[in-house]
Amino acid sequence: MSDEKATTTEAEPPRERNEETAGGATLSLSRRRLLGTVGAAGAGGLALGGSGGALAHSLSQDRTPVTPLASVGAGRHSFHGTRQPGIVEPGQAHGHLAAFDLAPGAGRREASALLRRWSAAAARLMAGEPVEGVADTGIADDAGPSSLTVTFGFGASFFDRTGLADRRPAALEPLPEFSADELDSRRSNGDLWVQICADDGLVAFNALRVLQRETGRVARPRWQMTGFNRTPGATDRPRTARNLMGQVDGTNNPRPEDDDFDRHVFVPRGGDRRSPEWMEHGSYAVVRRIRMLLDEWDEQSLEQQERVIGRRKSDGAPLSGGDEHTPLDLEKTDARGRLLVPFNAHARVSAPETSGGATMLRRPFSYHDGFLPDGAPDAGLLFVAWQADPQKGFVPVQRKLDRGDALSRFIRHEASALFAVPGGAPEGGYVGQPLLEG
Ligand SMILES: C=CC1=C(C)c2cc3[nH]c(cc4nc(cc5[nH]c(cc1n2)c(C)c5CCC(=O)O)C(CCC(=O)O)=C4C)c(C)c3C=C
Ligand SMILES: [Fe+2]
Repeated sequence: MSDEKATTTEAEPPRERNEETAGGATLSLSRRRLLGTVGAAGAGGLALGGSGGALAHSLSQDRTPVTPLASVGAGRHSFHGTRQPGIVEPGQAHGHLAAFDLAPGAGRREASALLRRWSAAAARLMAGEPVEGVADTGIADDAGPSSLTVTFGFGASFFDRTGLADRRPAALEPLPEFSADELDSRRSNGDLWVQICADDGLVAFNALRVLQRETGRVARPRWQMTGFNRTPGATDRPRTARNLMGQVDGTNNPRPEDDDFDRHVFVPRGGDRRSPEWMEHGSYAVVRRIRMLLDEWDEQSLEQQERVIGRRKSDGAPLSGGDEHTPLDLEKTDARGRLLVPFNAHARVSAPETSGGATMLRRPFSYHDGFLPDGAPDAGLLFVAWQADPQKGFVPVQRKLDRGDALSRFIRHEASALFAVPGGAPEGGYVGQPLLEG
């Protein structure tokens, strides 16, 4: 297992348990437990008579962590560890990405205190425990941890604001401009970044709200984006997610069990040429808000859509044949000599084989923020890509896509950010401590 941090999930991994739920076994167990609980409450209510209201009141006051009925609520990851959570775990159903800027007058000392408060709050939230003090308003009180992960990162501007410019990693150099960029600066970049992911929408929102309240006067929200994915257990078996264009998206992601996964995704122990030691076991997150022109996309025939990606829409199999996980055959032609995976197909242009081995771990969310004035959905992909160095992951691939990707006609890059995500915090420590106190 490449993830060195302790990741605890009760009894069985949530997806396995959800799979069972769809098959019936766990469902009937859950129903029995549910009925049992309702029955007990009902009996208790009868016996308690008029005191039922008082009991409910005292329960809501003592904030005892709940034992969730279902596997979705029970999924739990650990905040503390060598690496931060939210990178290698299976993608959750709900996500919030938020950037904050330090307030005028706030510097290294205030940032350090904020990261300490944030880390302490994140550890409790991820354990399914309420956060002490005024920050936690109880939005998630009835739910378990629901596989919550909270991840913190630093933007390039953070280092200037805190007098730490000489400790900024070379790998955090600004992303180059791409010809297709239509970036909104107000929704790009930021001093601090928080990624919140959970399988329950209230748990995810509660974490966002707590962390926002914990900023006090030290930092202000810069931008925030909300995304979603398929809910675990919604499918007959664990399946790769689909995006809002209907494509199976994530098939050729590197896997934690691959020999070179750590090298591609995480900064090695001690750092490297472009990442200082305080970044060891950390990673770099490229965040892009990419709107999909869904009305134009939906007008394309199935064959046209499949040729844009180079894979079948139904199951994600390459157009060169096989099933979803068959490697693309980039040379294979049809009887007329036409490449089966077209020369500008997204899967061909983004493949490591055609980009000098450039590799990243994609962990995106879909988003839908209502409709634009012309009636088109304001929807697309909150693209989050993880790598040990953006110059060996996102940048070379996006340079190629920018020049010749058939998908470009149907998408717009609207916002962009790059964050240095340090290694995880040990018990009693906080994320970024080696930078801020080193
Ligand atoms: C610069 C990096 C990438 C951007 C930006 C990007 C946007 C984007 N991608 C899809 C849909 C699919 N992408 C797929 C594969 C794929 N995409 C990238 C990189 C970027 N995509 C890579 C590195 C890969 C893997 C290539 C490989 O190794 O074969 C696929 C195919 C299935 C899969 O492997 O995941 C789809 C589908 C959209 C819709 C999008 C912007 C909105
Ligand atoms: Fe892609």
